[in-house]
Amino acid sequence: MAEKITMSPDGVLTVPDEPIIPFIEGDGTGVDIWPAAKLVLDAAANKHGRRIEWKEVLAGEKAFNETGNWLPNETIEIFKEYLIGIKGPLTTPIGGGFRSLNVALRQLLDLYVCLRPVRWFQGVPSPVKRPDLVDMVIFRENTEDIYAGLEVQEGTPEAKRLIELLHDEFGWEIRADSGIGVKPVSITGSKRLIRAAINYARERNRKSVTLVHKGNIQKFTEGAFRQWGYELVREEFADVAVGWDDCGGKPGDKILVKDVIADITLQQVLTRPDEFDVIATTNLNGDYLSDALAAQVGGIGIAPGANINYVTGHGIFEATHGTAPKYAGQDKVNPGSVLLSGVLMFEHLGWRDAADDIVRALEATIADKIVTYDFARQMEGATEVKTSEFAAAIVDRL
Ligand SMILES: NC(=O)C1=CN([C@@H]2O[C@H](COP(=O)(O)OP(=O)(O)OC[C@H]3O[C@@H](n4cnc5c(N)ncnc54)[C@H](OP(=O)(O)O)[C@@H]3O)[C@@H](O)[C@H]2O)C=CC1
Ligand SMILES: O=C(O)CCC(=O)C(=O)O
Ligand SMILES: [Mg+2]
Repeated sequence: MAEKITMSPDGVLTVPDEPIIPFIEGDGTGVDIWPAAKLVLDAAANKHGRRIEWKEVLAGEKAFNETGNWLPNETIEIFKEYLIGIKGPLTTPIGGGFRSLNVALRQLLDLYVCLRPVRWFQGVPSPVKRPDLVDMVIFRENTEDIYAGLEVQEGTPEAKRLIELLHDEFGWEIRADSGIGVKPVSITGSKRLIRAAINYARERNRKSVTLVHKGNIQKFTEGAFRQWGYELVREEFADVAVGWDDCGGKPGDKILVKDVIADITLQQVLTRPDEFDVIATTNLNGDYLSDALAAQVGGIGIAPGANINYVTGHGIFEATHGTAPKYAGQDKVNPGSVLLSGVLMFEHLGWRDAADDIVRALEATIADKIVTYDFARQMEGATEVKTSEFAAAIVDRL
């Protein structure tokens, strides 16, 4: 009988062989990639004597059409109750309209880590010479920074009041025709994110954690993130990790915690990828970095992710990419990102066997040059298949 995943008081997930897992299908290409990913996830779970009872929850256009609400309370309550879920992408309007539902889910469940591993899978086409050197894991702060949604629109009474207040109280000169956004970065938010990154590095024998920030310009937000990171190493991880300045870049057998400014990071991840391992960064930097890095290992069609709160045990797994609306309903795009997000979820649940099987079957499919359009356009002699056919080919190779 299907049961809930629970967490014990000492923070360990208890995962039944037949867990109930809520999912959001997603807008746009969600209708294509979710069923394809589900086919493979079910087949891999079944192979190892397990069965997932999927529980659909609504968000986005489907929720609005059925309930008049873009993100029904019931969806949040179900994610809270069942701990672990997975979702397809959700549309966010640009420049106005409702705020991001993706960000709202992260904030409402306090999913403070956005975990995005970036590695190359054998055979995947890449624009760089040595994609095999790319093996990075991004820990992106997921609840604050400019994603907190603290903005006032140009020309509104609120903007006028804020500009006057900042002038009168702080002496700040801001043009009268400005919109204003606030960027909060806290000790709490930064340290819990960096703590999770160092713990991850420790558990998986990773060599370094790089703090990526724009601290030369934004001193008390990005610069403080860097400073709090080094403080945390001294306060909590002195036995296993050491900051660059405290060891002159020679960490011995400890994890090296170092930092790089965000703009040059975007060059160095391309020119010397082997110097980057685990990366801990603020929200906006992490958003940019994850799409840029995905390009090195085959593109956004194969870029998985997870939003996790390691304290409460809540996690929602999701692709790095968005709804790709121009391809919606065409059975065309790569289901790899949401599928590999499912693989991350299996690993998180302790289902390593099923996770490894999917990765092997995915690599075997790509080795046979059976791929979706995004890989086919970069490969010689490939057979381009539909989303659903790609998933079926993976299942055949499980
Ligand atoms: N977590 C979430 O739910 C996210 C939601 N969004 C939202 O998605 C919407 C669209 O955003 P947009 O900026 O266009 O970014 P998208 O990631 O949706 O699409 C950009 C491009 O990426 C490629 N791509 C995306 N998905 C796939 C896939 N599965 N397989 C292969 N290639 C893929 C396509 O490239 P090509 O044209 O080269 O074929 C596509 O045109 C926005 O509303 C945005 O806010 C964005 C990011 C995350
Ligand atoms: O919420 C959105 O629409 C975009 C979010 C995004 O790009 C991301 O989290 O990577
Ligand atoms: Mg993004």
